[in-house]
Amino acid sequence: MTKITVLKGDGIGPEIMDAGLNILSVFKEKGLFDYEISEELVGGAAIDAVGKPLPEKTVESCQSSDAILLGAIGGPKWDDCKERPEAGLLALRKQLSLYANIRPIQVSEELVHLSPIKEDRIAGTDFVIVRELTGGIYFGEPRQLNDTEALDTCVYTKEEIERIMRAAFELAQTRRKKVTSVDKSNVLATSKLWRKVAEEVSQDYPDVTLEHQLVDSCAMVMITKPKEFDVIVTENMFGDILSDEASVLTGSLGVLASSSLSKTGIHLFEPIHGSAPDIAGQNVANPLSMIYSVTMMLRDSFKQYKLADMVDEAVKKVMQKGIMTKDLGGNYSTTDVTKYIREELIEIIGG
Ligand SMILES: NC(=O)C1=CN([C@@H]2O[C@H](COP(=O)(O)OP(=O)(O)OC[C@H]3O[C@@H](n4cnc5c(N)ncnc54)[C@H](O)[C@@H]3O)[C@@H](O)[C@H]2O)C=CC1
Ligand SMILES: CC(C)CC(=O)C(=O)O
Ligand SMILES: [Mg+2]
Repeated sequence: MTKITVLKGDGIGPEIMDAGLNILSVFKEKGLFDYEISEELVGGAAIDAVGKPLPEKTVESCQSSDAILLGAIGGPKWDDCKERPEAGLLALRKQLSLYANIRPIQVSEELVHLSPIKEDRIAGTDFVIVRELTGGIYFGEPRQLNDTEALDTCVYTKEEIERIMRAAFELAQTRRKKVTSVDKSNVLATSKLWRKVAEEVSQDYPDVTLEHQLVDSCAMVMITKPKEFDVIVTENMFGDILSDEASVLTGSLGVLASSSLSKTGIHLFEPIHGSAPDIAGQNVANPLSMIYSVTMMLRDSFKQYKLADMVDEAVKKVMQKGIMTKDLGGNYSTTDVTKYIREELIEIIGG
């Protein structure tokens, strides 16, 4: 039986996870896709229950799963903990070797008018950020902090860069065959190596065009000419920052999902946003980021392309009717939007 480990996490994590599972359960009810769920703790919820953000039991469940769904972690309640919720998520990514974080950015017809950026600039935008997820400054050692001085270290090996480059080039081969490698090679040693390895790897993909862009100007082009991009490949922190920026194009951070891929074949799927403590517990969070995370799981882990397409179609129909959460200018609740998507999905399956 297919096993999915579910990590709801903190803040809006449980609310949007319930939405994602609600939609997935339609396929089980209709006999189209069977699975069992193992729910485990991560982040602040795990700190509260067992005193640490990544219990061994959670890791064991993930390691014996076919896929993992994660809501979000973190929140002000745990800001002063010795080991914060974020440390649990980083450790999970490292322990499961989830090295390639795939963040698709598409501006859909239904939402194009909701972006603060002019429509003619962003209509038709369709690119993917391939973010390296298990290296760089978020994992750097040594790391030190005292009252007068702080130190973070950024390390990248050739192997790590080559691995993420290959993921980006292979993805580009299935798309418009262009890779934009983003770095800060005018300043950073890690970026100089990044650019050199990108050039080397590109030799194995002659059908794909490689261009390089410095991260600061990339941030600007992403807003002014986002249609220029096909696949962006970048290191951990740059990818983290650029993808939140890219969410502005789509109308809301609440519509973006991601896959974190591992060579082990056990992949993790999660929204790109955090636990949104400012709206947690109010039933107003946009469930689309989690519902799209479920569709990414259906495609990347289970090759259930038709089922994923059906969910996309159901979401599209609901958006076309203007049934949206507050972040997109609507006044529907998380549970209402989910209910309408569920109803559309049942109709699509039936028809
Ligand atoms: N993968 C994860 O679990 C991540 C966790 N975090 C953690 O989340 C906590 C909060 O961080 P923030 O900087 O506030 O970032 P955030 O991404 O949680 O929220 C930023 C803004 O976007 C809004 N937002 C996010 N998701 C939304 C949704 N689905 N629907 C509607 N609005 C949404 C929030 O209300 C907030 O105004 C921190 O503890 C942070 O470390 C941050 C990023 C990723
Ligand atoms: C919470 C952090 C560890 C990471 C983050 O912001 C992200 O993965 O988007
Ligand atoms: Mg982030």
